[in-house]
Amino acid sequence: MTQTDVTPASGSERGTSGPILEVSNLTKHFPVRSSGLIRRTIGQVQAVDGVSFQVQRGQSLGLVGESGCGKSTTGRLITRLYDPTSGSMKFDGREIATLNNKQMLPLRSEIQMIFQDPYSSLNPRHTVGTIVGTPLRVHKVVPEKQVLNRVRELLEVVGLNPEHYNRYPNEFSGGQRQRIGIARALALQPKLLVADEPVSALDVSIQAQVVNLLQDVQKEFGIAFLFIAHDLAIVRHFCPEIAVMYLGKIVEIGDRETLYNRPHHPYTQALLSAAPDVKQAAIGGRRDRIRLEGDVPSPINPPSGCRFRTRCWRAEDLCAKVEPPLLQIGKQHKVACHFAGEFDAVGEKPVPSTLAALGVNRAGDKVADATVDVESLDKAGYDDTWTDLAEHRQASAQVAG
Ligand SMILES: Nc1ncnc2c1ncn2[C@@H]1O[C@H](COP(=O)(O)OP(=O)(O)OP(=O)(O)O)[C@@H](O)[C@H]1O
Repeated sequence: MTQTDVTPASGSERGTSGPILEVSNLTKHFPVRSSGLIRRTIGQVQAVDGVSFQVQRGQSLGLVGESGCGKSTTGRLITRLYDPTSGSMKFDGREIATLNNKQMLPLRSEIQMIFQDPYSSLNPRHTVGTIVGTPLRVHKVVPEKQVLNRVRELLEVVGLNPEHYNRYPNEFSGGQRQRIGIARALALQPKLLVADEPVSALDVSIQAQVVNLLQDVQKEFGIAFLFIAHDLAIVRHFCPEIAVMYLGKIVEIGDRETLYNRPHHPYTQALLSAAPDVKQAAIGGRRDRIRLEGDVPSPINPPSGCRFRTRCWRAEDLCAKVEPPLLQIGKQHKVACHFAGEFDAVGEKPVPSTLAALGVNRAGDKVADATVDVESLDKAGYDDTWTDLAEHRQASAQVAG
């Protein structure tokens, strides 16, 4: 575990400035054990393997990717339902990666989670009043006499009849149950909400209503969101910034406009080509569909170098040998691909754009006396200066050999 600081940050960092959440090099490996009497550890599921990102106050970051890429594990690490294997998570300027349960307790009210399945996440034996009122009681937010009133208010905020507090979850539809989950999450007035596929289990006709509710809630209470989804279309409406995950890593992160209009990573391009595009449909066309070959490799034994290379049409030897860094290539845009920026160089032999930054040649071998600032390549957030791809390609061309 990295060295961490459990004392509250200084006033300038806490409260009003800086990101509400800063995640750096976060890793979660689950042990794989042998069967039999003596259950030895025989491998590790590399569910999350060194992700870095920031969530700004009152803003939302979308986290997308196929099933199994580590989105939920990331959400559960941030809410500390899981302990990280390594890495740092700063919430409101304070390191939370190493806090124990007792130290985490006061912060639990500030980071809440909305779960995917509104059927299994609500206790069927408890009334709505108990479900929404319990966090108020546990954290002693209001005196006992006022709990019921507060529950009624919260039900009203999420568009439910406040008089239904004594009903049970099975008396509600899926969309209504998710509203109960949202009311419960709002009870403690969190600063950050981790919404793990909050509408995936709902009918398409209901999804938009719940997303609209979340949007209203965000505006009204200024809550920051980490919005986890496999559906790029939903994230597009909710999040001004989006991170794309593949096999435990972030492969591209950036502002919505750049990511949707000029995605650089082949995986983002493939995901987008599979998503319905209303604008494109309106002008009578659609994006060319990119069909990815093969299955997602096992996170127990991921491919060397770039994890996407086994399914990538652009991959060459370099990709197997050297992992591409998450390189900042625009004001608010980072991408982890040796061939970033080459998507429109049709017919030309592409030159990798990362060689100069990594100090390697095209065969992936270290170049003598190259200076590489590896730490800056793993940083959360964006720098004021970034890699100009055209310039870098020229520099890379010189080391490409
Ligand atoms: N408790 C656990 N023990 C062992 N492996 C786990 C555990 N939780 C998740 N994994 C594995 O970690 C990887 C990432 O899982 P995760 O649920 O985070 O992915 P996801 O992108 O959220 O997928 P989904 O959308 O299906 O939930 C998967 O290979 C999964 O099997």
